[in-house]
Amino acid sequence: MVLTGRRSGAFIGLPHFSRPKKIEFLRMAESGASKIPSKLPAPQRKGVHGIPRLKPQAGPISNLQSKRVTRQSMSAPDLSQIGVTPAPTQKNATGRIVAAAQRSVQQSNRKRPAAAPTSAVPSSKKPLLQSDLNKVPSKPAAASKPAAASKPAAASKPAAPAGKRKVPSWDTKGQLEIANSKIEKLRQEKENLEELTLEAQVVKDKLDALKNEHKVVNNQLVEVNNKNREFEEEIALLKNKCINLNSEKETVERTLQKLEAQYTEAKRKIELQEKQLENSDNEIQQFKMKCSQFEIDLVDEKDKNSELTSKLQIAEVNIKSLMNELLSLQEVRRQMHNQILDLKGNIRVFCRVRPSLEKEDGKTLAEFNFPDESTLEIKSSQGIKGLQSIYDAVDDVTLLRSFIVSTWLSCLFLPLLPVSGSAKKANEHTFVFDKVFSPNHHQEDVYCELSQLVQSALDGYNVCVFAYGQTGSGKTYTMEGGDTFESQGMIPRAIETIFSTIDKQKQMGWKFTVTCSFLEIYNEVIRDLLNPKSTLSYDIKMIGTDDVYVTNLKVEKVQSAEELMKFLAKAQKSRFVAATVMNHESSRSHSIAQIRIESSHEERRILCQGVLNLIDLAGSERYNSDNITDRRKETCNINKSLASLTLVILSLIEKNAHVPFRDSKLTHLLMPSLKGNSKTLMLVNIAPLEDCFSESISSLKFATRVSAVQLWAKRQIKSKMVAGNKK
Ligand SMILES: Nc1ncnc2c1ncn2[C@@H]1O[C@H](COP(=O)(O)OP(=O)(O)OP(=O)(O)O)[C@@H](O)[C@H]1O
Repeated sequence: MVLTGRRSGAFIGLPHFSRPKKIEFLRMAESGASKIPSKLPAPQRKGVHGIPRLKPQAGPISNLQSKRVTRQSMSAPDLSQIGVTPAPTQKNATGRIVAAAQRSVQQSNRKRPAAAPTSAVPSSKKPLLQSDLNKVPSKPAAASKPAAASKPAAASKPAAPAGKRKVPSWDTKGQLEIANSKIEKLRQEKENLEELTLEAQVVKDKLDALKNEHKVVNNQLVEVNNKNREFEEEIALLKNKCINLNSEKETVERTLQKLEAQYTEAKRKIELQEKQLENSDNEIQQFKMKCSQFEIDLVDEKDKNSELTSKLQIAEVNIKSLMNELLSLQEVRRQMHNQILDLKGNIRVFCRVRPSLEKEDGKTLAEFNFPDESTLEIKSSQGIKGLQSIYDAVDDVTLLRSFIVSTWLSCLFLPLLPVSGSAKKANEHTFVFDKVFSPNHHQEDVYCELSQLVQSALDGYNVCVFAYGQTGSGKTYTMEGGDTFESQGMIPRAIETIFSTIDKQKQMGWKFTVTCSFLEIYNEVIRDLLNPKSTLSYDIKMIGTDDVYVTNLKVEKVQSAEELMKFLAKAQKSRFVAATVMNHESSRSHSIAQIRIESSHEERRILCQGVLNLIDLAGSERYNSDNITDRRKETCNINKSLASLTLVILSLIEKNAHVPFRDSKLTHLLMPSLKGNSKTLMLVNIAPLEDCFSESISSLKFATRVSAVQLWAKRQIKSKMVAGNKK
């Protein structure tokens, strides 16, 4: 086969043949690659915009110069005529020719795979590289070789290169042929040049297009790079987010676990509460049933209530009238109580024999008998010694008493003065009093009798309770008592009675004001026991003709028993004590606790004022020349004031015109409580010792004298009443 086509298909890889040659060429291509000239162009791949992409490797397709095939030289109808179907994407003739050529080459390659190994990759899917563009040669040197190679095939024809054959000058025909062939050659070269120019133009255009495309692609690449960077940043962000989300996820999972635990716990609680609710529901049901029952009952109760209200109103009216009646009755009771006390006597005498003490174990005791609650029998085995025996020997005691009282001897001997008595023998005596308490009697027993006088004080009377007796006979114990409830004395018990009675009477409209003061008279000097360190002077002053007060004395207003007890405790601590033969803690003064009670009833227009004097007298002590000077003076003063008290009482009993109240501080201070409608209780205390026998007899005889007169008066009234009743 001789390729003599005028134009080479360097660009598309097909030589420019005449029609029969083309057909022949294609048949050859179909029949086998071996028959195709080795410099045939490899199938072209399509590039951007239908521009065939040049393969990077050198091959026939890149040999533009050597191929004489142009795009215009082989049209689509030509290809169809030779059985080549143009590629559907080829829009112009060149494209179609290229596609046909590609297909034919591909077919041949399939038969010879080694011939074009790169053609298997579809050109359209391969990216266009800059290197491809660079490798587009305008006229590669290798491309000229196939053209040269085709020449030998043509050399078999007579048109061999003229330069190599020498034509004689005479051979005009030969020279003409040479000239013609040269002309032909020149013409062909000219054509080739023109074609190459055109192709160069086309290539240039395409290069421009490719450059543009390259720019676009570059831009796209930049964009892609930018996007890539963005994507990378985004990926980094997303990775961070992912890490955060993971930690969040872990946190959420932990929270979830906690919540699940809480949920389980809550569920358990809910179940429990549901059970409780169920129980509550049952209870509510029961409660509702009860409520409905209650409602029914309530209606009944309302009816009853209205009935009761009307009854209550009637009762209130009745209570009011009863209250008035009660108050009237109280008034009657008050009068009757005091009448009874009057009948018993305004001056009453109690006698109390104390028990022997542990410290007195082994000492001889006098003999005591208590035939009834008013009688005391006392007997001494040794008899009475000294003065007492003289008194007992003298029949006219009154004469002796008058003599002693009128002289200074009274301060020494008056307490020992016998006034009366039923002395059978010198060592055996019987005494009768309002009440006699044996050593077996308790504080409560004594107070039971005394409490009537406390009631009198609350009713508005002046009351005096004296504890009288020899030192160590039990006066302070009787009045103040011990620390236990059972051993509480008359003063604390009286305080309790006063305030409990006040509380009851307040409910009936009574109002009370209670004040207290505590003082002692020592050696005829007054001391304020609520202000013991005071250096103020305390004098007794008269209020009108009946009442007295002590200057500078502290008078405390009290609201309760507790408050008053505190003042009492303070006063007890402040008392002057000293050791005596009989009592190592002997009270050497007269102590007076004064409680004033003011009561008023507005409705009934009543105002009362009562005074309760609770007096613990200093112990009488026999004058003894062995006494030291201070104690001698003390004893003398005690005995003198006791003698004054005796005289006052005797004067009151005998209703003398003059009562010597002012002879001592004690009688002066007690004046309002000793005269008038006042009530006095003398509590004579006796020590049980044989050694005290003489002192005991002396105290008992004094008390008997007071009691005897009063008893007589009481009897008189009693008998009058009986006589009146008989009438
Ligand atoms: N009834 C009694 N029961 C038990 N002990 C008593 C009783 N009476 C008195 N005592 C005790 O006897 C002792 C002397 O009593 P207390 O101090 O009361 O005598 P007093 O008469 O007040 O003496 P003074 O006049 O010297 O002060 C005290 O230890 C007291 O506790």
